[in-house]
Amino acid sequence: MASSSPSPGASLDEWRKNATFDGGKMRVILQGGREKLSLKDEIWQTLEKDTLFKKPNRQLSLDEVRLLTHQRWKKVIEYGFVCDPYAEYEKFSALLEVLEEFDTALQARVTLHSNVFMGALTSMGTEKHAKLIEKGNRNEIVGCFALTELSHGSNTQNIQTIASYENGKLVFKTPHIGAMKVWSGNLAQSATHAVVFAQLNVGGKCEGVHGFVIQVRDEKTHRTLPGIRIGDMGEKPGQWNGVENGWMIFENYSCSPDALLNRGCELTDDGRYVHSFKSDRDKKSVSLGALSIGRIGIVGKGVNACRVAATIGIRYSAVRKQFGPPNGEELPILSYPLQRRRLLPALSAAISIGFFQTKMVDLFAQYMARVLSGEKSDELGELSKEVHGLSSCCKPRSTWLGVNALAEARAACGGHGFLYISRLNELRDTYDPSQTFEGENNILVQQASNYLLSQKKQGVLSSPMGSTDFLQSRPCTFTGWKGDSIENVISAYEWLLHHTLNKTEKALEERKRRGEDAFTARNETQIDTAHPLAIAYAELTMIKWAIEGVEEIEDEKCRCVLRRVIGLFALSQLQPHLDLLYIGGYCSGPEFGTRVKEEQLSLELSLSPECVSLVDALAPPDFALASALGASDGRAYEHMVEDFRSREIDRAPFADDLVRVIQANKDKAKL
Ligand SMILES: Cc1cc2nc3c(=O)[nH]c(=O)nc-3n(C[C@H](O)[C@H](O)[C@H](O)COP(=O)(O)OP(=O)(O)OC[C@H]3O[C@@H](n4cnc5c(N)ncnc54)[C@H](O)[C@@H]3O)c2cc1C
Repeated sequence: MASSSPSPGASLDEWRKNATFDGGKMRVILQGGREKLSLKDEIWQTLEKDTLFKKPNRQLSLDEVRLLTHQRWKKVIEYGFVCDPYAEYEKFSALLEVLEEFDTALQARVTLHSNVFMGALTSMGTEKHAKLIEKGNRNEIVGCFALTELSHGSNTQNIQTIASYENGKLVFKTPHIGAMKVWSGNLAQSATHAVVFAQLNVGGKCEGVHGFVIQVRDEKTHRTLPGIRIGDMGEKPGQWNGVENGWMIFENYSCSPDALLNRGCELTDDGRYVHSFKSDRDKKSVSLGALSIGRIGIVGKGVNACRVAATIGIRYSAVRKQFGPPNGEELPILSYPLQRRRLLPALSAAISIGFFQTKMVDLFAQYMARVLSGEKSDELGELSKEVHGLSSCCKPRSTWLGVNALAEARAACGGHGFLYISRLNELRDTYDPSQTFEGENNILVQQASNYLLSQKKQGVLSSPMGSTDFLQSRPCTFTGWKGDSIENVISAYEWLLHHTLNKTEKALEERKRRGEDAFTARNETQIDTAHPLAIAYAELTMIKWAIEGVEEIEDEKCRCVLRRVIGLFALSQLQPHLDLLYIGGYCSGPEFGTRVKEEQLSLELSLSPECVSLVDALAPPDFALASALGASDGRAYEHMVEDFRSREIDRAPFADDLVRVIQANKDKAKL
C-alpha cells in the first residue's frame, strides 16, 4: 500500500468550506475572548514543545502515571504561568481550562490544592491562618480536602470523625472503620496539609461539623505525622489513576486549637466553645459553603466532556463513509439524520452551557469578593442561597450531559470508537465521577428544588442573579407556535416550572396532612415533581443566559449561527419534558409536540454544514486531544494505521508454547 495513496475517507476541509462564518472569529468567541484565548494559546505552545507533555499511546501503570503527573505538576509550577491565582484570576482560569483539556488528573492535582483546599482555608479561616494561606499560594505546602468517610458521603452532617478540645489541644480520633476519611485527592502521596471535617467535641458536648486545617506529613521527611495513618484507594478507571485519592485514620492525633477554621466561632483558652452563628443553618453555610466553589467549576467539566465528545464524534463522522444512494458514492456518516441526532445536541450543549458557565463564574467571583470583604447584607444572603440552589442543579445537569455525550459519541464512532486511541471510553471514564464528587448529582438536585420551594413559600419572587424571576410571570398554556423556537421553548419551561413547583408544594402538603413526616414526604415527592422541577430550573437558566451571551456578540454571522446552536440546545433539552407538558395540560393536540420535533430536526440539518468548523473553534490542539479519530487534519485512517503498524506482529512471545500445545493436541487426536 503506497503511503501517498489518497485517504479513503472524506475531507474535513471540504466540510470546512461550507461554514457561513469566520472560524477565527468564532474561536475567539467560544474560547472566552481574545485575551483569554491568547493566554491559552501561550500555555498550549509551551506544553506542546515539552516532551514531558507528550501523550503516551498506551495505558500506564499506577506508579508510572503518578510519577508522570507529579513531574508535570512540578513543571507547570516551574513555568510560572501564574504567580498569584487570586490576583491573576484570568490567567489562572486560562491555565485551569488548558489543564482540564489536557489531562483531568493534572488539573485535579492543581485545583485540589489551589481551589478546594485553599478555597476552604480562605473562606472558613481567619487571620490565624494567614501564614498558611501565603505558604499555600507559594506552593510551599500541598493541600487536600478530607470530608467524605467510608460510611458517610452525601450525609455530611453525620460524619463520625471526632475532634475533641482537651487540655488546650485538639485531639482527632477515628472511632471506627466507618469514620476513616476516604477519597481525599492529593492525600495518598503528596499532601502535607489537609482541611479535615469532624464533629467538634468540647467538654463532652458535640458542637457539630466543623472544618480544621492540619498538617499530615513532616515537611522535610514527608513521613506521616504520629497519630495519622494514610494510604491509597487503589486503581481507578479513566485518567483517575493520576489522582492520589487517599484514606486517613486518626489515632489520637494531637495539634494546636488554631487548627479550627474559626470564621464565626472560637475555642477559648479556658476550654470553651463560643460562636456568633445566628442559627444551625448559618453554621452549616460557613462550614460547607466552600463546596459551592467546586460545584461551579464542575459545570465546566460537563462542558468539556461535551466539547471533546462533539469534536471526536463529528470530525470522525465527517470523514467516515458508509452506504450511499443507489449507484451513487458512499456518504459521510454525518450526512445521516440519525447520526447528527447523536452528536449535534452534544455540540449545542458544549456551546450553550459554556456561555452559561462564563456568566456564572463572573457572578460567583463578584459574590466571593463580597463574602471575603465581610459583607453581611440581606441581599448577599439571598445571593448566597441562589448560588447554592443554581449550582446544585446545574452541576448535575452539565455532568450528566457530558458523560452521556461521551458514551453516545463512542457508539456513534462504531468499532473504531472503542479503540484506546479514539480516547472516547477513557474520557467517558474520566468524566464519570464528576456525577458523584462535590455532591452526588441526585442529592444535589434535591437541594435546588428545596431552594425554589422555600423561595416560593416565603413569597420571594425574584433573585439577585435573576434565575428565579420566572416566579413573577403568569404561566400561560400553549395557544399556538409564535416567533422563534427559543421563545416558544422558554414559555413552555416557565409554565413547566410553575406546574412542577405547585405540584411539589401540594404533594408535600397533602402528605403532611396525612401524617407523613417532612423527611418521608420529601423523598416520596422527588420522582414525579421535585426532580423535574430542579432539572427544568437548571435548563431554563442555561438557555436564558446562553442566549443573552449570544445577543452580545458583534459579528453578525457568528451570532446568527450561535442563535441556531442555542435553539437546538433549547429544543433538545425540552423534548424529554413533552410528557409532563401534555400530562399537565400545557398543550393538547399534535401542534406543540410536532413543532418541537420538526424544529429540532431542521436545526440539525441547517447546522450540519457548520458543525466541523464549530468544533474547530471549540477543540483543544491535536497533541492534547490525542485522538486518532478526532485529529483536525481528518486523517483518521492514517493515524489508526500508524498506530496499528507500530504493533505489527510476526511471532507471539508465547509462540513456542503455543506450537507445543497445538502439536500435543494433534498427537492426542491421533491416539
Ligand atoms: C473520583 C472521586 C474523587 C473524590 N474526591 C474527594 C475529595 O477530594 N475529598 C472528599 O472529601 N471526597 C471526595 N470524593 C467523595 C465524594 O464527594 C462522595 O463520593 C460523594 O459525596 C457521594 O458520597 P457517597 O459516595 O458516600 O455516596 P452516598 O451518599 O452513599 O450515595 C450513594 C447513592 O445513594 C443515593 N442516595 C443517598 N441518599 C439518598 C436520598 N436521600 N435520596 C435518593 N438517593 C439517595 C445517591 O444519590 C447515590 O447514588 C471523591 C469521589 C470520587 C469518586
